[in-house]
Amino acid sequence: MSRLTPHERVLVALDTQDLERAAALVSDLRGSVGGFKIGKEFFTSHGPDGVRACVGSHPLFLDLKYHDIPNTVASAVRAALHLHPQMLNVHASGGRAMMEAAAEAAREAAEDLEMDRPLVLGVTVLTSLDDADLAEIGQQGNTAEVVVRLAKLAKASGLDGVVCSPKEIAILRKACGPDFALVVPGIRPSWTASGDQKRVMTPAEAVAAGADYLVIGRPITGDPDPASAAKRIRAELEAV
Ligand SMILES: O=c1ccn([C@@H]2O[C@H](COP(=O)(O)O)[C@@H](O)[C@H]2O)c(=O)[nH]1
Repeated sequence: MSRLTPHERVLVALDTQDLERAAALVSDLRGSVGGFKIGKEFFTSHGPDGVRACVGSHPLFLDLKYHDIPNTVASAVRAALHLHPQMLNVHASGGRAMMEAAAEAAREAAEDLEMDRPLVLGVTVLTSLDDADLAEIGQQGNTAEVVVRLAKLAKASGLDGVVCSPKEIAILRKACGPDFALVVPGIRPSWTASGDQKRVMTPAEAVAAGADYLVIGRPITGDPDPASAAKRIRAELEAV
């Protein structure tokens, strides 16, 4: 990936049902972060029109984590491109045919809409899971092994990168190379609590390990002064 500036790396998760609050966060933060991530909570509440109203022309990561049969996922990806996202994602565990269909749909729709093709990412293992959780759902191998296996499959299926935890960045850089995008949630500055995230690192640790983009929600949006939290994170990244 081309070299990103500290502020371009940070994508803020707008996890809220409150449209006005999301719009206020965008207005507060737009100068100090690289873009905004819309996930299931906001999208289920406000749909595509809410996304347009709130995020406007700022870089958008549409984090809807599609996981369905190839035809359904391809159609959803085509529909998603009307929002002109910079990146979107599917679950890598949806399999090769599904990921190939998603990548092809993104290529075709971008051409039809005469826009830049978004990065299509595979979600590997959610950052809220650890080895014990994977064993419980019957996955073979520890988190690092499963993440590498899914990331290699995502790459072979034509995806541009993966969503992974910071703990797997170094191993994925070796396995998938320098140009494979690593988009990383599970980011916790030293002054914040982990909450439901189990595989975490600080922003500086994640970038030093080789992350491209950092997805950060509550450490910024839950701070009494979100703009100041974003600035503290940016300062931390400038020192890497
Ligand atoms: O493995 C994953 C995939 C996606 N997410 C999303 O990232 C943000 C993280 O928010 P925090 O408040 O910083 O924990 C959230 O929207 C998740 O849906 C993830 O955390 N882990």
